[in-house]
Amino acid sequence: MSIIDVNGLTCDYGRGRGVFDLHFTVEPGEVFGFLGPNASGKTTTIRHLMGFVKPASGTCQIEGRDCFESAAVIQETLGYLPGDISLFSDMSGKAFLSFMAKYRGMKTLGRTKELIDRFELDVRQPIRRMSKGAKQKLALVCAFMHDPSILILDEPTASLDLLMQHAFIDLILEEKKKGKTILMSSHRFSEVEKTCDRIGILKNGRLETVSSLDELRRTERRVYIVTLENEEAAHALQHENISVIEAEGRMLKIAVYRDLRSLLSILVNYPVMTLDNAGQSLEEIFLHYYGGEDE
Ligand SMILES: Nc1ncnc2c1ncn2[C@@H]1O[C@H](COP(=O)(O)OP(=O)(O)OP(=O)(O)O)[C@@H](O)[C@H]1O
Repeated sequence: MSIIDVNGLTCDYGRGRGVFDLHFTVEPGEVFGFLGPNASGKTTTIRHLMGFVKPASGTCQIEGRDCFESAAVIQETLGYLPGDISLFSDMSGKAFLSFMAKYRGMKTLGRTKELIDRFELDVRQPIRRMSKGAKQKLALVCAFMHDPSILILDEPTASLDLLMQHAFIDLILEEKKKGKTILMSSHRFSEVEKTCDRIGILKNGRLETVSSLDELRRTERRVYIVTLENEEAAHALQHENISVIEAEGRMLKIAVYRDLRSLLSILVNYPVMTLDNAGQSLEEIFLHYYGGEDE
């Protein structure tokens, strides 16, 4: 049985905003990255998984339980990091974590202390005086302190500096080794690349793709760099039926879908000096799905 099962989830806020007919699962022990540009529906999906909102249609289940109907039971054990961290501002970090430990019936605070040290968090300050980064660290400690087997993290590193982003990646890799199931939304490609087994890419409330990183890297779209003998030829080539990503002087960067033959049949008519496979970083592949470049 999948740990998280989203089946046809729809939440229509009007004017194309919301999420529409989402289908995906997260399997036991999997780290699933949920990616998408601003306003693509990541938080909306996560809020449904947390049972804060009833789906307009479709269902969300965690461990076979309906997320809305069984929200209280699910939230008891889950580790959750909200995107908008509004914590009890008059409490100190320490008082807040003690309150959460008590609420969760935790017997020991060893792991909480270890997380505080790991993220170099000063828990003596009142939350209202904490920097954005410190608040995010506090929320992270809170999400992981009870050693939950399932974690849902909404932009967990949005306010962390580089050093702490690395500390977070290390933590996720350790948790993964322990068999935890994690869904996290993120904007950071490098973080996703280092931690996630599969990713779902959202755009305008719709899932563009759900793939493993290997599948994404083997994407059917390849990028080639063509260098021509002169600028006139490069200019003329741009007007052919090809997908030009970038043009500079005698050089064109061209995206090819599936089959190179159609490009080659055009290139034979041009004074081509070199043809190189440009390779693609994961970031470029994501940007393609996000709808930039050649779309
Ligand atoms: N309660 C609401 N009422 C109306 N519209 C909403 C509501 N919540 C979210 N939206 C809209 O739905 C869309 C998706 O928002 P959501 O917060 O899920 O995106 P996101 O991918 O998490 O974005 P970001 O990366 O900016 O946090 C946005 O256009 C947002 O304005």
